[in-house]
Amino acid sequence: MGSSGFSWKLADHPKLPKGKTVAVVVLDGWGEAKPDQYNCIHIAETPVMDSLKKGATEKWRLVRAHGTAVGLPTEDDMGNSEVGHNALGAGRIFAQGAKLVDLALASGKIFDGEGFNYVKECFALGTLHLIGLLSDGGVHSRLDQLQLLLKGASERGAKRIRLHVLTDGRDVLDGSSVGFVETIEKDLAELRSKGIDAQIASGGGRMYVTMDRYENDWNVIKRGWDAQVLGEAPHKFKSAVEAVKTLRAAGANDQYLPPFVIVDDSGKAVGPIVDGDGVVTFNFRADRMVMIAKSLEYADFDKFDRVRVPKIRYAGLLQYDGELKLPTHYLVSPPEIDRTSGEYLVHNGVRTFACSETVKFGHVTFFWNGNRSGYFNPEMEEYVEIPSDVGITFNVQPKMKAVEIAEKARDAILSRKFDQVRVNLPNSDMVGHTGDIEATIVACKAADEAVKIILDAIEQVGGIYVVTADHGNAEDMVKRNKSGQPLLDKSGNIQILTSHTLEPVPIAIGGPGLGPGVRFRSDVPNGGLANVAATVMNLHGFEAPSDYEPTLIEVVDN
Ligand SMILES: O=C(O)[C@H](O)COP(=O)(O)O
Ligand SMILES: [Mn+2]
Ligand SMILES: [Mn+2]
Repeated sequence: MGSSGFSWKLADHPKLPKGKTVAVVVLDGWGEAKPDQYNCIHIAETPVMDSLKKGATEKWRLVRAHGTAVGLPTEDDMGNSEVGHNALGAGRIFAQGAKLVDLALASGKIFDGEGFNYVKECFALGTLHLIGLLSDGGVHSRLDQLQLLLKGASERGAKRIRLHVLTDGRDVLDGSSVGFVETIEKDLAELRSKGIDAQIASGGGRMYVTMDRYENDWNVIKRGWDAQVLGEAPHKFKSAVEAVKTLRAAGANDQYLPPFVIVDDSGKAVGPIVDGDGVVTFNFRADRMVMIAKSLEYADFDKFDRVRVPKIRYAGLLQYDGELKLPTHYLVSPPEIDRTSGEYLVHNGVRTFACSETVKFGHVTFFWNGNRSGYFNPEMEEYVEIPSDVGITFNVQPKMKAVEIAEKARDAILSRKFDQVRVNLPNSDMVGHTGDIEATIVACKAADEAVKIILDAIEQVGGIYVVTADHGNAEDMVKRNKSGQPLLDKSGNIQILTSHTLEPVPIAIGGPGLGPGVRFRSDVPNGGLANVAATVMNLHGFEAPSDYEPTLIEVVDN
C-alpha cells in the first residue's frame, strides 16, 4: 500500500474460487437485432452462439454497447471498438475523446491550451494543415468539430489553411463523401471571402490512405505522406468535389478512394507540407492515428522513405498513445483511463494471454489497457499477434484468421500457463464494414466456429468462458428509416449499412469451472460493457474495486 492508501491488492471474492482458467472472447461487431434477411448473424449458421443464447437464461443476457454507456456524447452515437474495449477493460465509463473535444470546443479552452499555442506559432509565416477523416460518423472524428477548429484557427490568426481529407464510407454510408466534401468546400469558400487562403490540398479513402492501424501496412501511411507532405499522387484535380466524383465514377468506393492532390492552373500541388508549417491531425480516436503520428513526429523512422521531412509544429487533436506519449503536443487531453482490470489482475497474480490478428490486435491489448501500449508485467503476460492479410478487403477472405486466433487461444488454455485467455474475433466487424452481405454471413459462421474451438478447450481444463462483443455491426446491414424499414436509394436499391449499429450485444458465461450458483443478476438491467470487468474479476476469484461498475453476476446457494 502506498502512502496515499492506494493498493493494487484486490479483496478475495467471498464465494468464488481462484485458479480457474477464464477465456474472455470478444466477437467484434456482433450485436443483437431482430431476425430478418439483413441480419447476417441470424442468417449465418451459428450453432455455438445460438446454443449459448438458448441455454440457461441466467447465463446469457444483453448489455449496452453504445452512447453514454460507453462514454460517448449522446445515445445516437453508435458503439465502436475503442470505447467498447476501453469499457470492457477499464470497468468504468470515461468521457471519451469525442465528448472531451466537444467540451473543449464549447468552452473555447481548446484554443488556450499548450497544443494549440504550439501550433499557432506557425500562423505568422506558415500554413496550418488539418489532416483527418471527413464525416459525421463520430467514431474517429466529426465534421462539426473540424468546422469549429477551422473557425477557431482562422479567428486566431491562421491565414493560410490546407485541408487533407480522408473519405469515410465505413462509419457512414458509402457515397456520402461527396456531400461532406461539398459542405466543407462551402466553409472554405466562406473563409476565402474573409481573406483567408483556405482550400483542400489532398485526399484519399481512409482504408487506402493514412488510416491504417497496428502497423498492418505502412504503404497506407506512405500514400498519405506522398500526397499530404510531398504533394505527389497518381491523381491530380482542380477541385476535391471533382476528385471524389471522378474517382467514384471510375469504380472506387469512399473507403478505398485512391490518393489525389489538388493542383493549381500550372499543375502545381496547392498544399504540400513544408518547413515552418503547422499540422493538426483532427481525429480524436487513437488507433488509426498512431502510425501517421509516428511518421510526422519521429526523427528516427525507417518504415518508408519519407524523402523530405519538413520541420513542422505538429499536434494531435488528442494524444493517441499514453505510453509512448505520442504525439508530444495535442489540443485536448485524452481520457485518463487508469487502473484497468488488466493492470489489477496482473498485480494479483493473474497470468494473462491476449491474442488477435493484426487489424484487431490492439483492441485486446492497447484499448483494453486504456490506450496504453506494452505490457504491465512481461513476466505475467503474453500478447500474440497473428499477421492479418494485407492489401485486401476482407470480404475476399471472410474467414480471416479466426481459426488461427482460436487455436492460439486453445493452446494457451491447454498449456495451463495462463489464468486469463483473451481474444478478439474480428470477422463480423471487418467483413460487415465491407457491406458485402454474403461474405458477412460467411464471416459470422467462421467466428462461431472459432468460439467452439475455445469453448472446447475450456471444457477440457475445467475452466470458465465469458463470450461477449464490443458493439453491433453484422446484425444489421441495411440503413433503415425511423420505423425500421429498409431505406431505398434513388434507383430503388436498398442502402447498405457498412457501419456499426446502436444495438446491444450478448454476453454469455459458462464452462465446467463456473460454480453452480453463479448467474446473472436481475438488478442491473441497464448493464453495459463497463460492467464486464468486475464480472471477469469475480470469475478470477476477486472482488472488483469499489468504483468499478457493478458486476453482472451473483452467487446463489443451490
Ligand atoms: O476503424 C474502423 O475500422 C471503423 O471506423 C470502426 O470499427 P471498429 O471500431 O470496430 O474498429
Ligand atoms: Mn469493434
Ligand atoms: Mn468496426
